[in-house]
Amino acid sequence: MLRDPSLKYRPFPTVDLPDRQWPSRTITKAPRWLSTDLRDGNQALIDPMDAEKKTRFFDLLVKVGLKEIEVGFPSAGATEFDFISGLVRDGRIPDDVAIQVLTQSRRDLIERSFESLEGAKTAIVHLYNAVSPAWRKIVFGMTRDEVKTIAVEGAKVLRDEAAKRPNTRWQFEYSPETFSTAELDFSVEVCAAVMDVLRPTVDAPIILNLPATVECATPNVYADQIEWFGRSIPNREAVVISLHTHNDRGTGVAAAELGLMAGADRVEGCLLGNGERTGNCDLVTVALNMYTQGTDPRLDLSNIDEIVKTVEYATRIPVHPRTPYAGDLVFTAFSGSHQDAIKKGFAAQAARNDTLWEVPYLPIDPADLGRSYEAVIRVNSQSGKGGVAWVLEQDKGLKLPKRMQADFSRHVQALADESSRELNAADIWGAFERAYLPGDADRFELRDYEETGASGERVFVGRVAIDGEERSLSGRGNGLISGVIAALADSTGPALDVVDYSEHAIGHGAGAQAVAYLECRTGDGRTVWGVGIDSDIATASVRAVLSAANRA
Ligand SMILES: CC(=O)SCCNC(=O)CCNC(=O)[C@H](O)C(C)(C)COP(=O)(O)OP(=O)(O)OC[C@H]1O[C@@H](n2cnc3c(N)ncnc32)[C@H](O)[C@@H]1OP(=O)(O)O
Ligand SMILES: CC(C)C(=O)C(=O)O
Repeated sequence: MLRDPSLKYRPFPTVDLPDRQWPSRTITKAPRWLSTDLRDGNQALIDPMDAEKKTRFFDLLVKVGLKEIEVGFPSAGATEFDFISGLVRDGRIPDDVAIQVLTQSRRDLIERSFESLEGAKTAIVHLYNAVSPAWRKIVFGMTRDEVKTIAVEGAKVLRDEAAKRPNTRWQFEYSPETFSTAELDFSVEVCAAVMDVLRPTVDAPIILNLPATVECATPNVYADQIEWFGRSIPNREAVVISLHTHNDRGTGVAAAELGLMAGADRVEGCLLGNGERTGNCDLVTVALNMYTQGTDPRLDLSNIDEIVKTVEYATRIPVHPRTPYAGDLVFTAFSGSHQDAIKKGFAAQAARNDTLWEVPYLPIDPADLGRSYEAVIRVNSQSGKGGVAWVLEQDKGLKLPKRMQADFSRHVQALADESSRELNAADIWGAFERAYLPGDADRFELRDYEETGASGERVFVGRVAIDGEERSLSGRGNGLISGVIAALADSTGPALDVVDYSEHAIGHGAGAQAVAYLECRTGDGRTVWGVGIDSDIATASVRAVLSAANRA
């Protein structure tokens, strides 16, 4: 890298628009969406999609609710042409969906593009040519006027080819490619010249698509450019302003959002941001950003995993686990304080019982995207007691008392540090069993027992193996638990003071079990926890006492 990058690069010029309006606007309704997955997305792949992959992707786009779908570049070759003409011929295009095709502004390519659409009920033909200085100079070697002529001549072919096929409802789209790096007045001049040929009306508007072909500036500059263009283009009511952002600086989504605030009507992009180089604007993110502000994006993204699966299959590019809304890890917290807040958030949500979503660290309800809550909290050495307790509750239905969560968390932390890996639900349950449930190293093991007594006094009479030798014990107390504690204390067992006791059912119906949690203080002032699980709640509490005695 250069120590002085200014020798090689220049700051991007800003737009002179002191009375810009977009910063104080918000997005309050869904735009028209166009998916260019099968065109911009496809042309950027190592292995472009074959007809089977394109068909599967097309069906997904229809299912998601896209009403405008750029299906390819028909003049690129037979694969593209046959797929597009096949879609039309086989009647795969729903009546409320318009397919779109892209063509360079060259007569033979435009004619071929129209041929691919023969018989379509409705279609959008998208014409483009680059207009910015570098492309004029380097790619075309042409003046401004000559570049404008490319667009105008192409538009004439569009007009004439459409006129030959009156049974199709044609719409036209023109992209001054490289718009964001071109002089604004020149883009307006070229677009206006194209409009002079195609004569759009309010009822049959032209789509003027304004690409950030290569993203070269902060998104506010793009928004200024869009607002400037919208104010300057003649016959604005007959124009649909469309955005087509790329992500070279990592702000393709932000640019599209600010572009909408700046007055655009339509957004082009790809599901999950595939596309040339760093990708196109990610339509899923823009739509769900809208959704989380309470605006219906009019796209159905309720099965995000199906979307990911199909996109990965068709593009052969894995979706990054941190991809907004869709990545594998985006609703997962490993860290203790995040887990604690999420757990409390779910509890508060359930207690409030209204529809408003307010769960810390989760900007959207994963269930809205078809995701379960299972993966919301996962445990490793960065986790805390709340996260561990959550996993145990989700997996085994155990709701540990707060102070016991801290006790158990120490066992899990030791295991996580020792293993240096994520702990799954089975690991956590194993740690719980070792910490509190009967095991080989235990001194006291319950064989059977009876409970007798009347008028406020309970008597525990039981057979308990102590250090492997079966003994008959009995003890009295004002309840069963104190009876068991008394029985143990009389026979070499520890002296235990009960500090806290709680119990709850696990599951419902015939298979339901009960769990008892007991917090005790030992004679030497330590706190020990005991847990008992049994189909009978009284037996669970007896087991909990023995569990505490074993830990004492
Ligand atoms: C920003 C975008 O994503 S635009 C879409 C890009 N997508 C694609 O290119 C995928 C499909 N493309 C193709 O299959 C081929 O490029 C084709 C069929 C379109 C053209 O192929 P070829 O005729 O071999 O030309 P090639 O691809 O090399 O294109 C370069 C020529 O097109 C000219 N050209 C480029 N864009 C345009 C345009 N929009 N209008 C008119 N001419 C153009 C260039 O100036 C160059 O002309 P030259 O050969 O006289 O110097
Ligand atoms: C053809 C245009 C819209 C394009 O893909 C781009 O500029 O990125």
